[in-house]
Amino acid sequence: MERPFVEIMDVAMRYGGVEGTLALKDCSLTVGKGEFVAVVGPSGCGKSTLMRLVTGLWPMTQGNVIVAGQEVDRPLSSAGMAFQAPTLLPWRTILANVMLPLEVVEPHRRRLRSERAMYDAKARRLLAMVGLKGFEEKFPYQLSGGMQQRASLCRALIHDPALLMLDEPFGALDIFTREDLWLELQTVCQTLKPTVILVTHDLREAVFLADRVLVMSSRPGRIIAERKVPFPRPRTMEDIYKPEFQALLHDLREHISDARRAGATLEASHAA
Ligand SMILES: Nc1ncnc2c1ncn2[C@@H]1O[C@H](COP(=O)(O)OP(=O)(O)OP(=O)(O)O)[C@@H](O)[C@H]1O
Repeated sequence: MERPFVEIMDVAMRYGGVEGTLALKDCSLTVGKGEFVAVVGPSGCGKSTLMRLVTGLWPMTQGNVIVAGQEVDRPLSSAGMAFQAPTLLPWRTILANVMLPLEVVEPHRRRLRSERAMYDAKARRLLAMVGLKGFEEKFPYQLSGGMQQRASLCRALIHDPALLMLDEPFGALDIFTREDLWLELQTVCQTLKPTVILVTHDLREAVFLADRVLVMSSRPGRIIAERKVPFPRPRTMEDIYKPEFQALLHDLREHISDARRAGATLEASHAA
């Protein structure tokens, strides 16, 4: 059997020393190569913390994270990342923002000068794929929030990352823009086939996009349930209204409600 692309083994994470906040405990999961996994759970359960550990942005307190067979012990610049805020650099054009990872991540960094035209064409192709053709030379302030989020998705993908980490990437957007971007992300993933971990509060988003949905417990977070999403691709917005889709949403919602209740009971017993 092929080794998973991401292996998270018995990870614990405590912020602020021994008396600090225990965000994750006994957290284990694996993600196969090319698989799209969504992580959902109660607010504050440690989802973003998990993303920081997988990308090496924060050292863990205990456990191991292995990506592509390598232990993660420093920031993983090869991963593509997109967060809730698009974080585009205001002084760079959209095209220059999208090309930013190429200036950092090898082997692109070395090749960028001699193969600029090829990379430039690739950035333009990605921008066209998400409906931003014609906006390449604009600056971020000239684009709407949804357009900036599309650009930040292109920036996450420009260096062909084998791993794409998405932390609430569409959280700040209105529902129509969000749904448009689900379709675009689905197309991009079917074309480029990266391994994806998506953190989201939106269960519809999780089920629409993922091959598998993982549910986290209340803090300290660990994986308490997982559901495979059996619906064929490409998925359409109509699929969301089908009974099987709704049943899966309902099932996940129950798990999260249980986790929230268990978390509240635990907090009450600590307070007593
Ligand atoms: N830098 C930090 N220093 C101290 N505590 C932190 C830090 N970052 C997060 N925490 C705490 O760790 C816990 C988990 O936070 P995290 O942001 O990972 O949760 P989350 O599931 O992503 O939350 P949400 O669903 O609200 O976005 C929370 O109690 C939070 O207050």
